[in-house]
Amino acid sequence: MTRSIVSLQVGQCGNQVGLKFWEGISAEHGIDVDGKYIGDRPDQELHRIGVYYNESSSGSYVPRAAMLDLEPGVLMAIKNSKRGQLFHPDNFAYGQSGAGNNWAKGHYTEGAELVETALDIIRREAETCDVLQGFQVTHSLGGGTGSGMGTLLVSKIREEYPDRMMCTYSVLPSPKVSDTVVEPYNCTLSIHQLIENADCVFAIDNEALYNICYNTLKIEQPSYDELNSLISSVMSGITCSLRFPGQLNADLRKLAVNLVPFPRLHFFAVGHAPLAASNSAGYRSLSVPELAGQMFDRNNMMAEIDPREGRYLTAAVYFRGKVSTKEVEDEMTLMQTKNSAYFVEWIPHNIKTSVCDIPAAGEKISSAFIGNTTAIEATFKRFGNQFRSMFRRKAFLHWYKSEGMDELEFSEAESNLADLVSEYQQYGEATADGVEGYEEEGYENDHPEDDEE
Ligand SMILES: Nc1nc2c(ncn2[C@@H]2O[C@H](COP(=O)(O)OP(=O)(O)OP(=O)(O)O)[C@@H](O)[C@H]2O)c(=O)[nH]1
Ligand SMILES: [Mg+2]
Repeated sequence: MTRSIVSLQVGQCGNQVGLKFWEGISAEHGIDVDGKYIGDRPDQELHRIGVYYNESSSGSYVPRAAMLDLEPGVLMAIKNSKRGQLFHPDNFAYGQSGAGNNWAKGHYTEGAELVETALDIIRREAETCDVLQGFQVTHSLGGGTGSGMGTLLVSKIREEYPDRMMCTYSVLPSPKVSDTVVEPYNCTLSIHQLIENADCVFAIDNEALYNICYNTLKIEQPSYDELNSLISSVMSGITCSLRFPGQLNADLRKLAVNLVPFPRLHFFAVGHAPLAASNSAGYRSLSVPELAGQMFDRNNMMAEIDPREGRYLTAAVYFRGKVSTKEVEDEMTLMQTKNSAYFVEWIPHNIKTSVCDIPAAGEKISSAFIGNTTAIEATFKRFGNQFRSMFRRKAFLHWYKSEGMDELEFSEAESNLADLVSEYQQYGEATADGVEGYEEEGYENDHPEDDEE
């Protein structure tokens, strides 16, 4: 029985990233540009193909994806691309005018008009699943559509499928990549929604992607295509245990259960090793310790944070290719022992490791990383500060008010984000003895020595 995922891509970034994701995983599953299977290891490649694809009556594999935008441009480009035939033509839905970088248009006006059409596509896809495990969304948080309408969809889906998992790949804005002034507003309003309505948010920061391209890959002026190749490689790595036979984190719920110790703290930093520019990977061979070292290096993370400024609550690592499970486990134990100061000691065994034999395209061995680190608060602080400096003067607010938004929602978003920052800080500083400022309700004291203070 396949537990399937319905995928949604919303707005320009969401659709461009989504397309790269489908390119990447189609290559790994032996699916060609028209959806035909051309692989040579069906036992591996097709065994769990139903997680992400529907099989059509003609035997081709169709991504279980909804392509949504408030303007036609990017969706037309996908339809006219060489993969245009891969996607179901009925699963494209678009408006005409765009949300013009205005979250309120995406969430309350233009987006609300398209949302029923979008939900119809999603329901239709959900109904074809034997068992639906959940949803994945790709979108940016800086624009109007992916952020505003994307989070509207997330909340509508939560209402309709309250017991299914909701994971988002959310691209955070950076002035190095885009110069839209209202991005801190859109981003903060979105995070406010994602705190409440998502189970797992993979926070992918354009600032970090830009720095990886510039510093590590030596790309002077990174294009979206190059940034998106990085995202696609990490998405492949993270989802490989959902898509191929294996054991650990084999569905979204297990992934969330292992990674999320507190319901609001579900924003993850992700990384991939080795890093490679698009199409230039070639076949390299690295060792497990090299990959592990790279993966935990701050310069490899797709979040602009220094993990040493916080602590890992939990982490998951995925190795791919011909590696020995024993070597991987030993390496991770060593890594955790050496860096024990950066892992909270009150969650024992907080790194989950998994190995998938099927290598990533273009790599003999590779690895992907998900970290639930309290250091992510730096990212939220960055947006909080940018938000505050404009909101204090009520700059640009009229654009949102003219779509019917109330200032109160801005204040609520601001304080929800500030609360999130302080929760991360508190857990980052918490010791096994107790959490500063937290009541330990219902705590069964089976460690009498903890009681001494
Ligand atoms: N990594 C990455 N970032 C992107 C891409 N396209 C846009 N962005 C970023 O996304 C933000 C803008 O959001 P878009 O996705 O273009 O906006 P949208 O969702 O289409 O919404 P509107 O166009 O405002 O209606 C900015 O921060 C951009 O830097 C992309 O393909 N890759
Ligand atoms: Mg757009």
